[in-house]
Amino acid sequence: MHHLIQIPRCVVLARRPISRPFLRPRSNYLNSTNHSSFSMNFIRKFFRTSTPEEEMSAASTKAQTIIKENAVAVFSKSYCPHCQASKKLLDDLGAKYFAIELDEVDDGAAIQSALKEISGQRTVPNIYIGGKHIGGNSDLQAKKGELKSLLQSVGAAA
Ligand SMILES: N[C@@H](CCC(=O)N[C@@H](CS)C(=O)NCC(=O)O)C(=O)O
Repeated sequence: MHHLIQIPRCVVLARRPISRPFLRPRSNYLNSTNHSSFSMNFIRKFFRTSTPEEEMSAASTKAQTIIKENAVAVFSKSYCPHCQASKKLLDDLGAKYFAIELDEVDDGAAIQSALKEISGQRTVPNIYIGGKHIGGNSDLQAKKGELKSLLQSVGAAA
């Protein structure tokens, strides 16, 4: 009967890899900080601390920074034909410009509202050259004759 209680070698070997990986993730989970950053992200997502006023203020600051830090700033929407016409005119003149597509960023609606406060204009494109409000596409097209030298004067074209 001796052979009946013998555990086959393959069973002994198979047991080790099964039990070890099982213990490793559990102890890593308890010791690591991964679970705490996951919890913090969860809390941040579901208990947002910023108010609508704070979001508007941040959007206003962002819009003003974009206007100040770029020789040419175009607040645009990716599907807007007027915006495409403005960007094409600037491209044709070889201008360097910063464009933000308000329909593609999370704070786009807030930035659009902030622009209404800043310039009185809510539609896109909303164009600034050298920090000055130009207006929309029709305003930019109307400046065609003087646009190249205006772009050169702010360092946006050679
Ligand atoms: N006359 C304006 C027309 C601009 C316009 O109508 N833009 C549309 C988008 S194509 C707009 O801003 N619609 C309101 C919105 O998207 O919130 C111009 O030349 O820029």
